[in-house]
Amino acid sequence: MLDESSFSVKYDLWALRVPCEICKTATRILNGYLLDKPRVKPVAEDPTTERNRYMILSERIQNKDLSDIPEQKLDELKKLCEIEVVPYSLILGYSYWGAGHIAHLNISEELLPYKDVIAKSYMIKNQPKIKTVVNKIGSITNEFRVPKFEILAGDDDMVTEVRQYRARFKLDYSLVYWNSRLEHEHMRLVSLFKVGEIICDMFAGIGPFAIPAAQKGCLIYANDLNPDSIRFLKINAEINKVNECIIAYNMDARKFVSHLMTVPIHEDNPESCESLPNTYDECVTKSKSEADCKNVEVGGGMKMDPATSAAKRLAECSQEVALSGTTETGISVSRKRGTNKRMKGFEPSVKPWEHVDHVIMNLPASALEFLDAFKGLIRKKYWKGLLPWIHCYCFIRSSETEESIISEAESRLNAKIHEPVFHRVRDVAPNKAMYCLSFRLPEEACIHEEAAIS
Ligand SMILES: C[S@@+](CC[C@H](N)C(=O)[O-])C[C@H]1O[C@@H](n2cnc3c(N)ncnc32)[C@H](O)[C@@H]1O
Repeated sequence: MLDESSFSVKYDLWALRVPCEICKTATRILNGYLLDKPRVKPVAEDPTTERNRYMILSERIQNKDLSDIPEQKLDELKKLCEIEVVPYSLILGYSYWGAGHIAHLNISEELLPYKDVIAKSYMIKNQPKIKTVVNKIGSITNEFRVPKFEILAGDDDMVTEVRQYRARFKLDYSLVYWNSRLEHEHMRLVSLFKVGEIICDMFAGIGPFAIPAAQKGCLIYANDLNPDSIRFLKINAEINKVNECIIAYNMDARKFVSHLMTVPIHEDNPESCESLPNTYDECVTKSKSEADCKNVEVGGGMKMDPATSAAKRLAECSQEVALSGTTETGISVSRKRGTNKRMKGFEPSVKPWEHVDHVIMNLPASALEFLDAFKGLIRKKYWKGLLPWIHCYCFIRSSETEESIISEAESRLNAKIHEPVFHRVRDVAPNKAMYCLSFRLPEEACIHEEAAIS
């Protein structure tokens, strides 16, 4: 018989006892310092009264005096109510430790001798839902950020489907990056985007930012180096019926922004348009009718944007529809939707070298190093409206500070960042947390020299 009680884990935590009505504001203030566990809410009932709630603090907050939380946050809280700190015990039992149809375990070294028993118990407990139980081996070292797994029980089938809010994602867990713990962050960032905005996702994976942003009515240029991620991104765009709003690329992120935001030579010199070659490694567009822009590499180093050439053809059989919006910067993005089924698609009326609203850089281990990719890309003569917001993910270790991260970002950009905003995403290790650093791209970091002089 399986001893289910041996799976129980008890956490001795601290919680703040606060009046119900300030919960929402307190959650915002304590962002990054509250309990962060999948499927466990950090706000709990107070068993003694309906008027209060417990705000459960992260395991990192070990002292009752709250000295692990910045003073400025505590001061903000004190303005709302008196702070009462109470002990809080959280027990996660046997039923908690299973998820989805693939159960992913990270078995610690001392439990490795029991890995088969543990895997079997998962299968028994969660049948027929769980079909595969895997254990992560070693740390992630490859550039696609995909862990290595050993199959402990069940089928050797790593293709699965997950849901995040309104979106469905199909993926092969052995081939692409996926982390269910980022669900809140995906939604937080997308909630900042407005209908009709243009988004450039440099490290898009299988689309957890791109798909909900497209569902919201944004236009997304999404890129990933991993061909399997792009394959699933396309599948997911189809499944969620947003393939008209996502243009996917499979190349290095640095090359991608350069392709996307550099003014094409034929725009600068329209007479040379017909003879220009297409140098995209791969441009994956919405329909097979555009497949001729894939994998074309003709010498000469000159560029023609396949989105533009495809759009030219699309324009011939399309009509303007209501899919449009006005962005924060006043730039209006309208799309032409095809009336002909085979040629269904859209033509963005604003090109990515004319305007982009947000750039997402979710590769926390090294995204900061890619910030120099914008150098000299933007031509004032063509650009419309404000420069884009950059949302650059990074890790901050206990030996680092927000200031040291900003200074690294500024040195990559070779420009000063004004009004940076840090958002703590989650703890990834006892001394390491994931953050999102957001700021408006400074002019000095991206304006083409010729334009800066004029
Ligand atoms: C941390 S994952 C983030 C994926 C997705 N944005 C998400 O939130 O799930 C980083 C992604 O960057 C991709 N990647 C790594 N190096 C890259 C590069 N040089 N250029 C473009 N993509 C890269 C990986 O394949 C991976 O899918």
